[in-house]
Amino acid sequence: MHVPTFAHSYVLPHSPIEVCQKCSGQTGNFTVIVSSTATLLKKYALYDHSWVKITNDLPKYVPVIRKLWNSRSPSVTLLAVAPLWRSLLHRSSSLLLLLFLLLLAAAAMAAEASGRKDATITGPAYSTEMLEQLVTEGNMKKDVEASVPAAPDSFAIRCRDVCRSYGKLKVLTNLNLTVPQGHIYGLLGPSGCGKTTLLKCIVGTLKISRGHITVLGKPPAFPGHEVPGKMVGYMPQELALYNEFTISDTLTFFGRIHGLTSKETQARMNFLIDFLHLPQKNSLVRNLSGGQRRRVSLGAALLQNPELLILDEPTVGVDPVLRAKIWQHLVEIVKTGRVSVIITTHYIEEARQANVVGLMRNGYLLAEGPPDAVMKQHSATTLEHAFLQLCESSDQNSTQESNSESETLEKSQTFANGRDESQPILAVGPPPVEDVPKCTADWKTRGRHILPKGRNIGALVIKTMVRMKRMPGSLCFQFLLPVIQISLICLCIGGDPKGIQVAVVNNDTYPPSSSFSQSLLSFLDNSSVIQVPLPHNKAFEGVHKGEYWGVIGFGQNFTNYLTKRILQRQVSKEVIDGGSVHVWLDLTNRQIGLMLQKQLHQAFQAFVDYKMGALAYLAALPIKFEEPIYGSLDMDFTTYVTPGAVLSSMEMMLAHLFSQLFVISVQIILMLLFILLVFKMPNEGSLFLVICLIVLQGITGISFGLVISAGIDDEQSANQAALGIFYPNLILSGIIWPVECIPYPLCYLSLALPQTYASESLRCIMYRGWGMSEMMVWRGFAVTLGWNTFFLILATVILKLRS
Ligand SMILES: Nc1ncnc2c1ncn2[C@@H]1O[C@H](COP(=O)(O)OP(=O)(O)OP(=O)(O)O)[C@@H](O)[C@H]1O
Repeated sequence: MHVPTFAHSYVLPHSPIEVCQKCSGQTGNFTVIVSSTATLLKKYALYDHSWVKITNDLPKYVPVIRKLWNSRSPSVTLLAVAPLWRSLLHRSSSLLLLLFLLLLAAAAMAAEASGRKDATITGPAYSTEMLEQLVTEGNMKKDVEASVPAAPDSFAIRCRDVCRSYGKLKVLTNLNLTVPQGHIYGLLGPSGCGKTTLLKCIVGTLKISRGHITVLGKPPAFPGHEVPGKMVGYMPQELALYNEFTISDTLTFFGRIHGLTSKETQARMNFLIDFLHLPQKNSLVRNLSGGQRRRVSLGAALLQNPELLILDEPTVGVDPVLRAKIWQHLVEIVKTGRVSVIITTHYIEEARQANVVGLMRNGYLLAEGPPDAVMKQHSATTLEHAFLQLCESSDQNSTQESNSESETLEKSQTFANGRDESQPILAVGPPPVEDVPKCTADWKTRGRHILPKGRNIGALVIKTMVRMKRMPGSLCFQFLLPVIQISLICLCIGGDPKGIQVAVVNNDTYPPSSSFSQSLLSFLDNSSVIQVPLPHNKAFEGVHKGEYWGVIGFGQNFTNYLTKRILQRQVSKEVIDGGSVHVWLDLTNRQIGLMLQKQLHQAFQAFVDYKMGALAYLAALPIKFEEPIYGSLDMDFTTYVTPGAVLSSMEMMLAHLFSQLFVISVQIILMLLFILLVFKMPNEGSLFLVICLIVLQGITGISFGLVISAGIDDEQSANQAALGIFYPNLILSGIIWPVECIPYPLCYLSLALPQTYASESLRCIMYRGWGMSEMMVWRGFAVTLGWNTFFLILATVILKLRS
C-alpha cells in the first residue's frame, strides 16, 4: 500500500475530495498542513498562520479543508499530507525535551548530593523563630504598655514571677532572676529544667504566660527596643546555621541584619576567625565539625559587639584551651561595665568564673549569688558540690511536702523553713521592686516596629540568592518542576486512547469493494480503533471476556437499506433499522466509551461527505453544532485542564518559599514558554493578566506554606499535611473535572477553595480573551487576593499563639 510522503504531498488546487480519495484506505498518522491568512484560519478555528495538525483521522478535517477550498482564497496555498513519522517526530520531540529536563534536574541533584556526601544535616538555618524575630524586631510581642522596674540601668536582665508552660507542662514557675549590668551570669541546672526556655523568653522569641521580664531597660520585643536585635547577641543551643553558607557568608549575613558596614563586618570577622580558631573563612558550614559550627554560631553572637550576650551552652564540644579562652574573653568584655552575659553550661565548675550563678531546678531558681557565696553557704569546696546539696535539700523538702496531706499544691512548692522556692537562697543586685512604672511607645515607634525593615529584607534576599547559588541542583529542580508537571499533563492526560480493540460483525452481503459498511469502516481512525472482524457469537463472547471494548454490527442488507434511506423519501422502520450501524459498547471505562462514540460519529460524517459530496447535508443529523463561540470544536481535555494545572503546580511548588520571587519568575517564564510555544495552548487574552494571576496564585501557595510551617514544626508532618490538602484541593477545584459535576453540598466547598475561581478566570482570559471588566475574570483575582490575605493573617495568628 502506498503511504504518501512529504514529497508526494497534495498541493492545492487538488480538491479536498481528491486528496481524501487518494488517502482513503491508507493507514498511519498524517500531518495536515494548511497555510492561509490568519483571519481565515481563525474563522475555521485554526490558530496559527501556518497551521499544522497532526492527525490519524484525515477525513475529520475534510469539512475545514473544503471550506477553505470553497472560499477560493488565493491565500490558501498548501495542503499536504505527510506520513506517520512526521507526527511521531513532533510528539516525540516534546517527550525527548521532557526526558532531557528530567535528566538535567536529576543530574544536578545527584551532583549536589555527591558534593554533600560527607556533610551532616543541620537544622533549617538560623533559628527560624529567632530570625523572624530579628526581621520583624519582635513582632510577636506587641505589648505596647508593659511594666518595667523603676531603676532599669542597674541590671541587664530582671525576671519577676515568670511562668511559662508548653501546653499542660509547666516549665517555668514563678521564676525570679537578676543579671546585674556588666556581669557574667552563669545559669546552671540539670537537663530539662527550663534553661533554654528561660533564655528564649529573655531574648523575646517565646512569650511568657505570667510575670514580667526586663532586658536592657525594656521588655523584650518592645516596640523600638532592639531586643531581639542589635543590642543582643544570642547563641541558641540548637545550632541554626545555613549548611550552604561559608563562614564568611554567615558572618556577613548577620552583619547585614545588624546594620554593620562591610568594613566593620570584615574587621570583626578577621578577629573572630582568629579568636575562635575557626578554619578558612571560605569553608562551607556543612563541611565543619560540630565544635567548629558551635564556634561559628558563637562568632555570629559576638559579631556586633552587643550589650548583652545570651549564650546557650557555647562551650559544648570545645577543647579546654579554647574554652578557657572564651571565658577569658567574656571576663574581659564585661570589665568595661557596658556588656553583660548570661551563659548556660553543663560544666558547672567553669561557671566559677562568672560573677553570679543561678542554680535552676524544675523551672525555678534554687539559689542565686556569687559562686563563692553559694559554696560558702553550703560549706562546699566546689560549685558542683554546693549544687548537689541544694538539690538534695530541695528533694527532701518536696517529699515532706507531698507527705503532708493538709498542704495545698501551692504550699508544696515551698521549703520546710517556710521559704518560697521561687525566691533564691542568696540574692544579689537590687531588691525586688514592686512598683513598676508603665513603659510606653509612641505611634511612630510602633509603626516602625510593625513594618519590616528594608535592611533585613535585603539581607534575607541576598541570603536566599547565596543559598540558591550553592544549591544549583535543587534550584534547577525548582525551576523545572512546574514545567515537568505541565509537560506530563499535556502529554499524558486528555489524549484519545490508542489501540482500542473493537469486534466488527459485518454481515453485509454486498461485495466489500463497493459495500457501504466497508467504506464506512475505512473512515474509522485506525490508530485509535483496532477492528477485529468476527462472527456474532465470538464478538459478544470477546466483549464479555473483556477482550474487546465493543461490537460494531452491520446487517445483511446494510448497503441496500442505506442506499434506500438516502434515495427514497419515505422508508419503512425495517429499512431504517437495517441501514443503521448497531453498536454495543462496554462503558465501564467512560473515556474509552466516549472516544468510541466520537470516532463512530466522525467516521460516519466523513463517509457521508465522501459518498454524497455537496449533498452530504441531506444525511446530516438534525442537530448541528456550529462553530463554537469560544474555544474550538477540537478542544481537548488537556486544553481544559491546563489553566488549573498551571496554578496547582505553582501552588505545590512554592508552598514553603517565601522570599523566592526570583524562582517564581523563572518558573512562570518557563511554564508559559512551554504551554504557549511547545504545547501550543491558545491564549486569546492578555499575557499580562495571565502572569499576574499566576504570580498571585504563587503567593497563595507561599502564604499557605507559611500557615503549614507556622502550625507544624516537624518537616515530615508538614509535607504530609501539604500533600493531604493538595489532592482534595486538586479534585474539588474544578481543575481536573468541571465543578458543575460536583454534587451538593461539596460544590459549595469547591467554590470556596482558592483555585476554583482562579482557574475559571485563567480559562476566561486565555480561551475567551476576556479582560478585567468581566466578572468571571476579576472574581478570580479578588478571591485569590482574599485567600492571600487570609493565609498571611492566619500564619501570623498561629505564630503568635504558639510563641
Ligand atoms: N517546644 C516545646 N514543646 C513542648 N515542650 C518543650 C518544648 N521545648 C522544651 N520543652 C520541654 O520543656 C522542658 C524544658 O526544656 P528546656 O529546653 O528549656 O530545658 P534545658 O534546661 O535547656 O535542657 P538542656 O540543658 O538539656 O538543654 C523539657 O521538659 C522539655 O521537654
